[in-house]
Amino acid sequence: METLSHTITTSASAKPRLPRNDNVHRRLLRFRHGFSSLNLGTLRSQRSSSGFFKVECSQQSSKNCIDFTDPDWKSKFQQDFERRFNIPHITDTFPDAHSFPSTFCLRMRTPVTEDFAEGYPSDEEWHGYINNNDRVLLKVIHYSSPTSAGAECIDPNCTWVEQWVHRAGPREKIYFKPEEVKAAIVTCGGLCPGLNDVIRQIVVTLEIYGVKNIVGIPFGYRGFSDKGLAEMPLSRKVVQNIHLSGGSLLGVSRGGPSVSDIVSSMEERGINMLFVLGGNGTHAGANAIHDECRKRKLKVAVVGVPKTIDNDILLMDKTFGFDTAVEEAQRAINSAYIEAHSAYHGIGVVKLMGRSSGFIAMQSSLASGQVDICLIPEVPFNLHGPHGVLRHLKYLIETKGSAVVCVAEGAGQNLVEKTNATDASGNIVLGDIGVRIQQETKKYFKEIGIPADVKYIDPTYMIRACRANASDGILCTVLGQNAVHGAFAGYSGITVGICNTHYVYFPIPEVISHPREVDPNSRMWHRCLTSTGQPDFI
Ligand SMILES: Nc1ncnc2c1ncn2[C@@H]1O[C@H](COP(=O)(O)OP(=O)(O)OP(=O)(O)O)[C@@H](O)[C@H]1O
Ligand SMILES: O=P(O)(O)OC[C@H]1O[C@](O)(CO)[C@@H](O)[C@@H]1O
Ligand SMILES: [Mg+2]
Repeated sequence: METLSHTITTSASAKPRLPRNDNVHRRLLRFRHGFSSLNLGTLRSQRSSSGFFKVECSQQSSKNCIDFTDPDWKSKFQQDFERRFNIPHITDTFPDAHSFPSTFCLRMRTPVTEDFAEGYPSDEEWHGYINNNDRVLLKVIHYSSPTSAGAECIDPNCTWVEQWVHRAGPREKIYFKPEEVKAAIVTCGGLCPGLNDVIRQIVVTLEIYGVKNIVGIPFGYRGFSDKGLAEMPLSRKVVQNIHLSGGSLLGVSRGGPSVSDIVSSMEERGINMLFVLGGNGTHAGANAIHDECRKRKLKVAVVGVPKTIDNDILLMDKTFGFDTAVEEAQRAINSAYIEAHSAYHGIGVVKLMGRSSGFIAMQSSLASGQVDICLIPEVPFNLHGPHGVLRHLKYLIETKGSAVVCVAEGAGQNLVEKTNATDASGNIVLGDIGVRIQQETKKYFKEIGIPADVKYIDPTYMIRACRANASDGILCTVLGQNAVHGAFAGYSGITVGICNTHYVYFPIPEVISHPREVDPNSRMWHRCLTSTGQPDFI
């Protein structure tokens, strides 16, 4: 298994640019068939008009389509899965790369009388290493039928297929000598609670391995090219208390230099370990940097740590910062509730982040228990008409006197004017659905002659500029440590994640093939609907 995992490479490679907000087709399919997509980004089963199942393959795996009439489809699927989820290793490019016994040891001897200037001696008899062949089960539910709520099936019968991914953690053998490492950390995209916690933990863990040369790249990928931006030397002393505040010690940015320029800059600076904290875009960049390093035959480890309050990275339980953002959003929702509840015919509208995924809006609505209508990008809705949101608001005002709407920023983009603008990274600048709902609600109630007091709250940046809560703090700590373990173990082009409460390494392309979305057929969305009591708005 070990040899296999080091010699086979993933076929999926980062595309020059990821399609932005282009999930409409997938959403429509999901709606029409009431059948959850595989979440694997490769195969999709659908019932054709003749009633038989056919197989559709995405571009990524078109060479590896699986025919479910083939009696061996399951083993073929598993082989394909193992190949895709293999994590790239330094030895793929440098078959003769030497490994060394790990310098990471947990059981240090406390100095009593001696002066241990070179660090504490360790107990060499004891170690807490992960075996390279350890695996974590990606999916843990056996759905007995494709009609089961939230079912994620591979074939029409929803056959149980084990899907294993690589377990994260320190390895016994390492592929970098700590004294030869120059490690760099970069934070890109928007802010996210916990960035400082991850930076801190990466630095602390690198030092435990014995790395002395650690730097921060200022203001995202831009820091690789802007001459005025100097590297920031990092040490345990520098990062000791940074997790006590939100933001990023290093600063963030969107846009920036080309991948080729980034790698040239890394070569000039002698960086051979790069830790990249960011979302989909940042990871596409990280994977392209990894590919470019391989092309140039550079012995470099590039490891990502997924950062997004939107929680839109595939396959993992959640991304760091999401929990904190949901917690912070409670304050806005509660204010909207108090305002609405205290006013005569009060309606509170809260807009939360979530460019293409409604996780923050859904979880915040669930957590608060104060939301009557939750609107997310994955579920189309009408504002007007007999089944529209406004008609339901009228019903709520008549029956309970007040109402709270929680809307994700990417929801109902068909109802707002297109901005035709993109940000520095190429992300579409969305129209303001919150303002639209506020305006249309005021207009509607005026037209029907019912007084309504509409209050709009947009806590957008407040929910991501805060420091991480305790649960995110722990997640950040573990992810940061595992990022360093992965790099020292010789892996590159990987990212770290939590999967069914266990920590794993994924090959980057598998987690960013498209943004993760709320499945309207999932139990969680059903629970949200149960909690709000909202009808369909179509
Ligand atoms: N396909 C790509 N290839 C290479 N680099 C990319 C790609 N997409 C984005 N980037 C770079 O990654 C960085 C961050 O991208 P982006 O602004 O989209 O944020 P993100 O990582 O998706 O995080 P967020 O969740 O905050 O949007 C930018 O510097 C951008 O230039
Ligand atoms: O205004 P900025 O910094 O570009 O960030 C806004 C975006 O960041 C995100 O939170 C992703 O990090 C999106 O939900 C949002 O659209
Ligand atoms: Mg993004």
